[in-house]
Amino acid sequence: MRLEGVWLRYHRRGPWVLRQTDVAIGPGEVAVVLGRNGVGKSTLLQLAAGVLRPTRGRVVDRPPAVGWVPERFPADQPFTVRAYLAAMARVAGLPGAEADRAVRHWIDRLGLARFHAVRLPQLSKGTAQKVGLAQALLRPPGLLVLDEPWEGLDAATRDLVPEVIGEVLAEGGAVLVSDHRGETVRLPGARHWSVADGTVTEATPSGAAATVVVELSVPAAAAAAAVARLRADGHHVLRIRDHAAGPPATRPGSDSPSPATRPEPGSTSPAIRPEPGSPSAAVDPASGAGRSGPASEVAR
Ligand SMILES: Nc1ncnc2c1ncn2[C@@H]1O[C@H](COP(=O)(O)OP(=O)(O)OP(=O)(O)O)[C@@H](O)[C@H]1O
Repeated sequence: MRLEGVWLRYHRRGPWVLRQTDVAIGPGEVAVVLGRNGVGKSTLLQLAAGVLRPTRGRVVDRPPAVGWVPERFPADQPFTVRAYLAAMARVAGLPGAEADRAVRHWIDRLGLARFHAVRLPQLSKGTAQKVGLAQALLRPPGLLVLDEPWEGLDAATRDLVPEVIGEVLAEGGAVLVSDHRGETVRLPGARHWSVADGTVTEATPSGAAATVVVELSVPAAAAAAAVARLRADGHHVLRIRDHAAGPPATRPGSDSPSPATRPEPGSTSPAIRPEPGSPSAAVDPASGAGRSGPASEVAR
C-alpha cells in the first residue's frame, strides 16, 4: 500500500496537518509511527486505513481487508459485546458459520467471555479497547492499523498485541502502529516512520550500509511458516509476492532500486547462488540474476 503525494487538512482554510506524504508498506512489513503529540500520527494512520480521505494525492494498493483499531474505541453504541462483534463480522463479509467462529475465537482469546452479554457503554475503558482490537481481527487483515493499541489494556492483553501483530505479518499482512509508550521495542525488524512539521520521514536503521538483500523462493503453502521462522531469527522480511506476479518496480536489481537495501555496484556482498540443478532461484542481488523466480525477499 502506498500514500502518493498525500496532503491532508481537516477544514478548507485550516492548516495542513500532512504535506506531500510519500510512504509505502508491503506484505509482511511493520512500521511504527512516531512523533510528538498532535503532529499527525493518528491522521496518517486514518489515511492509511481509509477512515480519512486525502485532501490531495492518493492511497493505492490498499488491501481489501483492513483492520482498524482507533485510539479510543467508540463504546457509545447500544449493543452487547457479542452482538456488536457479530455485526462487525457480517460487515467484514464473513459468512454465517465463519463469522460465529471468528467471534467466538476473539472473545476467548481476548478474555471477553464474561462480558459477552454486557452492553458496550457499560464496559471499562480497557475492556472496550479489547473489543476494538477484536473487531479489527475478525477477518484476517491484509493491513492492520493500530493507533496506540497498548493504551488502557491490562498487562496480559498488552503482551498479546505483539503476538497478534506477528501473526498478521506471518500471514503476509502489513501492520502500521503508533506508540508513545516504547512498546514497539518488542517488534523486531519494525520500520520507523517519524512525523514532524507536516512531513513523514523514514528513519534509516543504524548499520543499514552493512545489510544485503537475499531473494529466495519457497512453496506458497510454506510461506507463512518460513516468514515466521526468518523473523524469529531476527531477519527483516521486506516483501512477499506471487511467483506469477513478476517483479515490482522497486525490487532490488530492478531499474528502481530501494536505496536503503541495494548494495552499491562493485560492493563486496557475496553472491548467493543455487546448487547446480536446484529449482530455487537464489540470486546475486547486485546483478539481479534469477529475477523470475523469487517468492519472498529477506534482508538482515
Ligand atoms: N477531526 C479533526 N478536526 C480538526 N482538527 C483535527 C481533527 N483531528 C485532528 N486534528 C488536528 O490535527 C493535528 C494532528 O492530530 P493527530 O490526532 O493526527 O495527531 P497525533 O500525532 O496522533 O496526536 P496524539 O499523539 O496526541 O494522539 C492536531 O493539530 C489536531 O488538533
